Amino acid sequence: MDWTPTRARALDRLARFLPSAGIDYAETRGFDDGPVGEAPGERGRANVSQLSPWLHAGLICEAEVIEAVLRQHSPREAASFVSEIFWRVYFKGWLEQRPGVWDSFRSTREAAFDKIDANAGLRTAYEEAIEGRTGISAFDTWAHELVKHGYLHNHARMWFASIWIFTLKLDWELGADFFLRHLRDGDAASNTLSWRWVAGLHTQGKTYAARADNIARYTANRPGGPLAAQDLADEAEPLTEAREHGRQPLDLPGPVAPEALAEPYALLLHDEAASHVPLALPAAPSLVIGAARPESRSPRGVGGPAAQFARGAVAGGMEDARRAFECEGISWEEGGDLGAILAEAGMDRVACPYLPAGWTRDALMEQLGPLARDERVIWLLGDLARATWLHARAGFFRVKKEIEPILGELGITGANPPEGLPG
Ligand SMILES: Cc1cc2nc3c(=O)[nH]c(=O)nc-3n(C[C@H](O)[C@H](O)[C@H](O)COP(=O)(O)OP(=O)(O)OC[C@H]3O[C@@H](n4cnc5c(N)ncnc54)[C@H](O)[C@@H]3O)c2cc1C
Repeated sequence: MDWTPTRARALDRLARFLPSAGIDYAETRGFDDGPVGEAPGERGRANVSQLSPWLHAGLICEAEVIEAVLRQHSPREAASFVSEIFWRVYFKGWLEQRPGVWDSFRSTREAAFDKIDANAGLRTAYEEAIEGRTGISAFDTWAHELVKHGYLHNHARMWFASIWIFTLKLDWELGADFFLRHLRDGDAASNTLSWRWVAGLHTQGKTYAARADNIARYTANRPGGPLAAQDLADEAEPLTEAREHGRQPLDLPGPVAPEALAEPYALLLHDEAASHVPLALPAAPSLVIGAARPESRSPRGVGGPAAQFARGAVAGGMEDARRAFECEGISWEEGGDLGAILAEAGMDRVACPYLPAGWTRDALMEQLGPLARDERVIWLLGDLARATWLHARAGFFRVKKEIEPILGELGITGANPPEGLPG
């Protein structure tokens, strides 16, 4: 699998996947066929898009992907794939209304690390899990696959999280952290909320139990044959937590009028919005600033594939924007002074793709916050997020029934596939 972190590669990957995005996807998406390149001449994973790293990095956006899919498939054929794309938008909107869930994950993760540092038995169990030495073949295979490839199939993520929580009885926050450190698509909302969903904390009381027969069935096409999962827990009792996470109202930026960008401004590209193209800016920036902060995902460091993807995406996105707008580009490195960069360039304002709850926001807001309070930040938020997040208050079903009206309202019909899409 070619994981080049560019918009061109995202479009190429999308074009190759498009023929499979209809009924084929609906029928086969549950199969974990193993990573591409595991054996010479092997077909590899073709039943899912593997677009998540590019979507997470904002090299391509959800609306563009849906447009392209609807050009080739009827809404009915594409329903399953489009619904999965909306899961991503739903999780983002849900976390945005309960940012305390992210803050609480960060503090309980810290406490969980303290616990393993203080307890040799726990530490051994944790190390065996992340190094793929538990003796549960399927789990160990996925642990190695994650570290090596920076990607796991959705079903594998569900089984892995379930075994971590209910069989190995490790704190879920440590597993979520392991994913964040290694997934190229590591995303505060999708990752944290999916782990909470498996644990019975998202849809309260409803857990996901991994079963050996289900794993064998859905891994049957892997080059080495089905994966075995020995001695899994019979019970998956929901976890509970003392804290209630109240919902806070959304306070989202509206669409940006061209007048708001009439004066010279700087464009900030970051880990979750590395390309200017999906932003559809109404006026050109005079400076492009790139800020890559993959190390902020975890206090325990980030894996090579994930870090390289994020850094490559921001560096490449900055170069593309610099060329497209014929302006200067500058990196805002960690510890650097954003105010000084702007002052030196004679720029008063910065346009920043919206920073949803998560580690990118945590990393950048310390310096962006004061500028925002002085009304020097113009926040950019996509229409699909703005329209969908309103409905992401409780379970996914509320969003699911709004998919058709939202696509209709935004005119996402398949008539406007992304520019530059091959084929
Ligand atoms: C425990 C756990 C942790 C996860 N962590 C992440 C994460 O950090 N980042 C992340 O992007 N996804 C995460 N997911 C969701 C999902 O597994 C991935 O988005 C998906 O596997 C990516 O592969 P794909 O691009 O081939 O997906 P496809 O099946 O091709 O789906 C297309 C797109 O829809 C979105 N999508 C699909 N399934 C889901 C889902 N269940 N939830 C949210 N969005 C979805 C993704 O953006 C994906 O790229 C997690 C799921 C679980 C169970």
